[in-house]
Amino acid sequence: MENVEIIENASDADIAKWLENRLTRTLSSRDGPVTITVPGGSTPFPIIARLLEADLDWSRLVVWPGDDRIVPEDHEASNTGKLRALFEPAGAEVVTLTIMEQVPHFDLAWLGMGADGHIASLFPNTYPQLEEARRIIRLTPDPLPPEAPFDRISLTLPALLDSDAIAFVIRGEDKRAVLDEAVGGKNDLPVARLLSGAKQPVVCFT
Ligand SMILES: O=C(O)[C@H](O)[C@@H](O)[C@H](O)[C@H](O)COP(=O)(O)O
Repeated sequence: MENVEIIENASDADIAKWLENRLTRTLSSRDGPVTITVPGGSTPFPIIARLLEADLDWSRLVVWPGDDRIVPEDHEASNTGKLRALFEPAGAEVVTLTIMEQVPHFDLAWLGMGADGHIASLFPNTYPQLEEARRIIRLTPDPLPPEAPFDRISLTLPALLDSDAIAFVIRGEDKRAVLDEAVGGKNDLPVARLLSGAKQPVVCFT
């Protein structure tokens, strides 16, 4: 896949600088809001904390969680709660995912990946489709991930693909092997399905 670039051994600071540069370019290219979707889990939050040290017009940033666990925002498992605590003090808007939301085009779709090849909350047993008509879905992972055993709400493949660029942060040898298989078309996991539909640049920080 010639549109996929892998950047190895990227530190949180390297990734935050890449994000800062990309947001700076987008903010200076036009007026109005800049809209991105960001992952949950654990990896992104230290990166976001570094990113927020940058001197950007955060009031123009609209942040969509790529997915969340169906828990109150003050629950330790809430992605949205963590994103709100980080971005809102800087002046950015954090959207609450509901199936009623009109999902916009994203200037950047930033994703993580599980060792099972899931992205957002699109787990392998959900068989996510590129032709999915819905942009946001609620689902019950099966099996429930032990680290976050909750029902989910998630953007779908078409929603994530409606973006100018895709960025992954995928760390660990086991996950790298899954990514390499997906890039090589050797598995049909959710990450592979997303990559198969991506025409935009995809950067994978490992
Ligand atoms: O709600 C979630 O858990 C995430 O959105 C999920 O898709 C995450 O990105 C991966 O599980 C990787 O998580 P880590 O990068 O923290 O391992």
